[in-house]
Amino acid sequence: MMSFATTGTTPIGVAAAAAPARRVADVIIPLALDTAYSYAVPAGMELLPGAQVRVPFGPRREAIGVVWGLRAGDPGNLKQVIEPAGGPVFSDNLRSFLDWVARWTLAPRGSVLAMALKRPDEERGEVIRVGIRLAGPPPKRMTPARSRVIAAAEGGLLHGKSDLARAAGVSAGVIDGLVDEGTLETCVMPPENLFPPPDPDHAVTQLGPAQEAAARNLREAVAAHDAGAFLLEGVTGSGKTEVYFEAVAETLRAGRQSLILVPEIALTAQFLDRFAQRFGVRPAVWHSGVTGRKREKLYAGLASGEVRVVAGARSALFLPYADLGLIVVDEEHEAAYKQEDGVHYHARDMAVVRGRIDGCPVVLASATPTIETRVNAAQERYRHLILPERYGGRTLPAITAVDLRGAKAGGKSDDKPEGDGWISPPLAAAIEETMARGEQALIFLNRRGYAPLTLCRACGHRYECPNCSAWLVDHRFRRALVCHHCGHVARRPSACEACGTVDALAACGPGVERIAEEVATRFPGKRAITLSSDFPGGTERMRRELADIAAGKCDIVIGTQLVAKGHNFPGMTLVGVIDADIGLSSGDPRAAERTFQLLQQVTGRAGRGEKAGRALVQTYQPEHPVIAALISGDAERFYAQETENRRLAGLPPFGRLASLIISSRHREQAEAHARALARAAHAMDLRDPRLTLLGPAEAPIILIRGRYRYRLLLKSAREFDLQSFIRDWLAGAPKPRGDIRVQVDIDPQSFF
Ligand SMILES: Nc1ncnc2c1ncn2[C@@H]1O[C@H](COP(=O)(O)OP(=O)(O)OP(=O)(O)O)[C@@H](O)[C@H]1O
Ligand SMILES: [Zn+2]
Repeated sequence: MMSFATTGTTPIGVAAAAAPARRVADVIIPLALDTAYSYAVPAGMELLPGAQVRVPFGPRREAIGVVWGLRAGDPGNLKQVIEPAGGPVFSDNLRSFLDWVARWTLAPRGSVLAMALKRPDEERGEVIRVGIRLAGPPPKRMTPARSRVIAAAEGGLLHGKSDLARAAGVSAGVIDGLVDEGTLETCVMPPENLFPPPDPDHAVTQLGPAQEAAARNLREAVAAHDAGAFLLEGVTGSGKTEVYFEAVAETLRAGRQSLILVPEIALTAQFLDRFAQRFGVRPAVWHSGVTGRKREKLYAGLASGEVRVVAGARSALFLPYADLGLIVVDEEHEAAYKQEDGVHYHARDMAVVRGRIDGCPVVLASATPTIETRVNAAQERYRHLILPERYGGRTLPAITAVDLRGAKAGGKSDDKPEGDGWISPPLAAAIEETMARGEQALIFLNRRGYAPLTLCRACGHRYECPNCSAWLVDHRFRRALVCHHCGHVARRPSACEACGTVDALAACGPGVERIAEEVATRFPGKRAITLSSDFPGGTERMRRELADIAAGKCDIVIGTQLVAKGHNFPGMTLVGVIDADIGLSSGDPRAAERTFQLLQQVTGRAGRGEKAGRALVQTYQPEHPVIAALISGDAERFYAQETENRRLAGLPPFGRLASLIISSRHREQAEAHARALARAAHAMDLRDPRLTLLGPAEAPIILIRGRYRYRLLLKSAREFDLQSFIRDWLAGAPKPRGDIRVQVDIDPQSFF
């Protein structure tokens, strides 16, 4: 349609003062469109490249877009920009970055822009915050709840109403009652200071020698505006956080902004508190749930430079920073960094790109880096900083395998769990010992719900999701059978839906809820917490429970993978893994690596405090390279072998992958379109030896949410320009019709 420049465009009206300047704005609209649309800029309208503008769009519609470029030119009969639309200006850097992401992911630029352009809700005016304070004598009728509120309100300070209710563990109604009685009174609170500045010298940590060496490298890179990437690798508990905090401190001293990406921002209260201990205040927090006024204030604070540090989920990469000086990607191996809907991007890789564009260092921190990142470090594309030991001379947990095979299969039969339990005798004994010492144990099983399969003992019927090719998972706490792919919920029936037999349904296999049941009967009187993302109470409840665990308020924790994510539980000395083999046999090329990372992380929760820890890993495959590496502690050998396998197979990072998922409500249509695409590709230069097309094949889970799915996989040499090939291919291939969707995923991380 037109050409445009993304960087270095200048407001042309400034120089051309003599003749009335005729300017054209090329505007991107945050819809699934790649093109920039041209509009005439009315004489006298002040406009900068990157400004948000209201423009006419389509018949009788208006849209808000971003000026991608401004140029002198004949507006001809172009429609005019209606007005500037306020909000942050998208800097040259941010626009370049969005262009880069669009080119890389093959997503339309408008879709990428939509991730960055979230308009604050159209509400105006300052919200008045109501505060509560003690004002009068105690109420005539005292209840435990009331006395908790009064105790929490003591000291004459002003409290937010909901904060006070939470602190006292009561409902807002209890507070209202006390206001009615005159014990408490309401008053208007001053506006909240949302972004107090972190102080780099608030509580400086004395680093150990290895930490200090790593921190020095990072400080220097920050000071030099060095746009390189670092892999900060150190075993669990080695103190990586303290090291990159020093880089944050240096960035603060330089007056620039820092972004810390974390995989699960909703659960990182502990992280935020640690930040506050070091810097005096918590950082600004970003995730998609930050909406309305908070979002508006954050945007404004970022643009003005007032917000100095953001801790956020992957989408924080797209915020309008004024002067980004550092990006940290904590737990860089986490799968949560890959967005798997809409624009398919990997936040870790895009962070490295953003660092290059903004001229700032990018720190990738992990105890279990991905093979991609390790190879980048080995080939010196990234600098490698290593913390070889746990901080303060603490030791890594001793890990042993519990062989679940019977004696006949070469195992020791007495290690098998008894009856219909899942906790083996050695693990049960270890839990007893841990309890006897007053320490904490974690029992890990990476499976939500009570049982992954429900079948009828009378007729063999298995309960399947009506919308997906997947079994329904028994969730006893919710009294329901649930599909983990689409969320379909069915009541747990008493009679089989196929043969009608009553009370013949059997739960097969364990989930965390079932382990929780077993723990309750085996270890009565012990305080147990089960952590699972699907429990009622949501993140609020999980946050509270994670804090309780860290404070030692429970004996046994039963949890899914979310307990493995970077938590620091000082009293935990035992980790038991119920089924270490889950995930090993999936068809995913990263199955072994991922399982190793997860097990290394979860066992790494043991022994982080004063006392040494240990881990017991239940498995049917004690000789599997993943389990063997875990037990021997020889991660290097495992990584070397796994890296070599990837190299031989031409898999990432030695080769490149892209997948296309073709889906439709009609199976034949999805399949036919996938075949048509494959034919179109074969008609191109598939003779190029550097490129292979696999498929079409039915996806391993062929039906999800009522859509049938077929897959094509492109595999190429590393230097091959896959994106250009796909762009040309799809441009020349038949267009999807009807409800057919084609989703391109560059460097796919999931293969189901
Ligand atoms: N220099 C230091 N001085 C005092 N305490 C420290 C220091 N470095 C680390 N620690 C403490 O050691 C523990 C582990 O540190 P940290 O959580 O930073 O490790 P990590 O490498 O990020 O671990 P993981 O990868 O398992 O999340 C924490 O309790 C931390 O406060
Ligand atoms: Zn389903």
